Amino acid sequence: MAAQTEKMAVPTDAELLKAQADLWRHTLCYLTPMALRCAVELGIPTAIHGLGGTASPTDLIAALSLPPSKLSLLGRLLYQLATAGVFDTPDAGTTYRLNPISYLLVDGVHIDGDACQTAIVRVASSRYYVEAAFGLADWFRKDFDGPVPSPFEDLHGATIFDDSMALLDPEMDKLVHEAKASHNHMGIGLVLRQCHDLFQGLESLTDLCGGDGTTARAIVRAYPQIKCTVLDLPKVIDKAPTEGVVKYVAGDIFHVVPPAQAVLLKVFMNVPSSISSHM
Ligand SMILES: C[S@@+](CC[C@H](N)C(=O)[O-])C[C@H]1O[C@@H](n2cnc3c(N)ncnc32)[C@H](O)[C@@H]1O
Repeated sequence: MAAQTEKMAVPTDAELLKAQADLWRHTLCYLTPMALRCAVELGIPTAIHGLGGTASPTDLIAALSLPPSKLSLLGRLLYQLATAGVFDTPDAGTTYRLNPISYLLVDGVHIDGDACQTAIVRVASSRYYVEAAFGLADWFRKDFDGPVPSPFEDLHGATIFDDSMALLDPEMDKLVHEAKASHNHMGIGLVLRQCHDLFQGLESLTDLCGGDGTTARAIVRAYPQIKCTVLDLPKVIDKAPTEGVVKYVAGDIFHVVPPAQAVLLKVFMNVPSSISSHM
């Protein structure tokens, strides 16, 4: 029997006004990541840092050698980003101050290593992702024989963290690996300090798709009693350091999972659609 559907009541005027405002907000919110990308490309966080941590739009026009005719528009960009929480503006648009988010976008910022996260912003807002998102409706309409590729793979014929990306665009592939490295540099040290109870009492751990073992080595340094195994594809394990701190196993996660008390799965995206549809 067909499910009983409840008829939707006509929205009130107040609801419609709010809905219209929300619709504008949802439609235009893509401008925030684009403004963030623009700030990274112009080097605004690094320039504010160089100016002592606080700067006015006029200071930035001079520091970045931008045309003075762009002063008010730069002010709008900064205000948009302050509204999104990327900068603080203690005086409502007169000056802009670095906060923890923009601090992570300063070139050379050091936390447990080079922790600057600009590569992540550049990758995530790159034309590869934006174009794939642009074609989402076409991708939904399209039927595929066999496994369904992601919109990214369908459009570009490549997958990030894969040799196919290096063949398609070596520069982009380099940036993707920089993004992964910068995530690792600041990621695991902070997690170990903030969540130290998480690993307490653990004797063995397998880091699935653990790459070159950066995360596993940091865990063993903090908790020497944990026997850590890293599983990754042979092409990655072949290049992993052989320092004896962690054990490396070459294999495919969908065929082998080295046994341990716990497994770690961090930043793994290549889940075949046949599996992800059951996740
Ligand atoms: C984004 S990297 C993340 C690496 C690491 N976990 C980290 O957080 O830096 C994804 C890793 O998954 C690995 N990988 C992809 N498919 C895999 C598979 N089927 N079996 C094992 N590893 C795989 C890749 O080689 C790559 O090292």
